[in-house]
Amino acid sequence: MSPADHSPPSPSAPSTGLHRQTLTVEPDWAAPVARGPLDATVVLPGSKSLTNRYLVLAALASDRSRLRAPLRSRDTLLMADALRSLGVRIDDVTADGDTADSAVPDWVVTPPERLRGDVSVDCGLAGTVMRFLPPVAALADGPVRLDGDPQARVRPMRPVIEALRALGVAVDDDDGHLPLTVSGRGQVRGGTVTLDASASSQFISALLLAGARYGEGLTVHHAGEPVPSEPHILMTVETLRDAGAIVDDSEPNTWRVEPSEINALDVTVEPDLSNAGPFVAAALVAGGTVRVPGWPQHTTQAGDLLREILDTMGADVRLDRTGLTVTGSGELVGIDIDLHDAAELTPTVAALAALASTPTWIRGVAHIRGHETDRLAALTAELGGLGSGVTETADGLRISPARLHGGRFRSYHDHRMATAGAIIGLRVPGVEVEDITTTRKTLPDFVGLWQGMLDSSAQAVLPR
Ligand SMILES: O=C(O)C1=C[C@@H](OP(=O)(O)O)[C@@H](O)[C@H](O)C1
Ligand SMILES: C=C(OP(=O)(O)O)C(=O)O
Repeated sequence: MSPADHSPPSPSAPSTGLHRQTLTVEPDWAAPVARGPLDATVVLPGSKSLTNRYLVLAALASDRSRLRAPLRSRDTLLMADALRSLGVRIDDVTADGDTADSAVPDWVVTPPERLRGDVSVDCGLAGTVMRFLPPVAALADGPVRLDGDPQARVRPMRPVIEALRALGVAVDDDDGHLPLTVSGRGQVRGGTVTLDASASSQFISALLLAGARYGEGLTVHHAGEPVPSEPHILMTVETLRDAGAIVDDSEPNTWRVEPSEINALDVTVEPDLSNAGPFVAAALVAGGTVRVPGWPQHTTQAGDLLREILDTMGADVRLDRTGLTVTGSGELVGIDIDLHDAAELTPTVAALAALASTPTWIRGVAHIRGHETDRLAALTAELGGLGSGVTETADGLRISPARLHGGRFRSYHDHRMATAGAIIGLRVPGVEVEDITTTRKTLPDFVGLWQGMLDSSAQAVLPR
């Protein structure tokens, strides 16, 4: 992997403000109904999970990195800003050969000699920012204060806080939640920690990402109910290996990262497959075809499970070198599925299930009560509010076929709730989604992409 070349920052470098939480009250968004079968190609921006891992690794690396096609959404801009306040330089650089206007700029990341302390960081509502940064902050020269949106202050943080304390890092917290202050001392000795990561895989990813830079490296043991979202831990392990770190994940529930330098990265970020979910789901709901170029043939993204889910629910799903093609007839059936490994797909699958002709049972996702909102309660309330036969269980949802009607679909500051409302609205007239701009958490322009999908399909069927 070669260090990135150093082109001058592009004029588009200043922040877009996309990541500042808006305080204005937005009118509800009238979800468009599909007027016929779809025929669309949807180009999705980069993966949130990969972009934020690469940013952290690049910040800890021994040389300058280049991230090509990174996601620029609220969660990743917050990560970039947080790392900038720690002294990392992150410049927008247009991809070779492209003009500043046409290209999504790459990020060139220049790590500082030492991470700066005595700074404050806004985590927004981003799990990856609030969990990944404390172990990095422990390496800074002074205190790092972390806070976020009001809803962020109830998301679980205790396991990562206590793991840092066990490693000798002082952390001041609010009873296991944000706001918190990590007292960085410039270095961490490392060693072995045991934690319960049943509430989020992100606790383990967080410790591993910084662990290679701890004096003795880090061994992380999980003890408790099974860890959710395991593909995300594999993603962490693979990105660390891409950066030259030595990681042993051969034992269940134990991960060991050896102390080492982190090499500079030169990587192209894959499209975000979980964000692709509502778009490929649309082919099943409206009928017709949706194509997602660049869908990887091999990936650690949990969203790849969508291929199996959509196939089971009635779509024809084809993956080839150009990407993914999903074709539906407009008829869809329910599914019995344990989503423990791909929990972030729950809102999309639940929305599909509400439109299916046979029952669905989603299991294994109790921990999503600690996501952006309590997603099981929110989905029960909002799908139920549109007439769906939905019941909340201890660890999931049961959804029976029912005739849905229009109404308000609240989003709870949760991007995936908002997109679930959009999916239902494709078929059910009169669905009004509250706060559609909350989708900016992981997609800078959901409405534009969604409308573009419908408009290009309409053009495809209209006579010219
Ligand atoms: O590490 C990551 O990038 C993520 C891990 C998962 O979190 P949980 O383990 O809390 O489900 C996932 O749901 C989230 O969207 C992103
Ligand atoms: C759970 C999610 O996000 P976060 O990274 O904030 O945990 C999600 O995007 O579905």
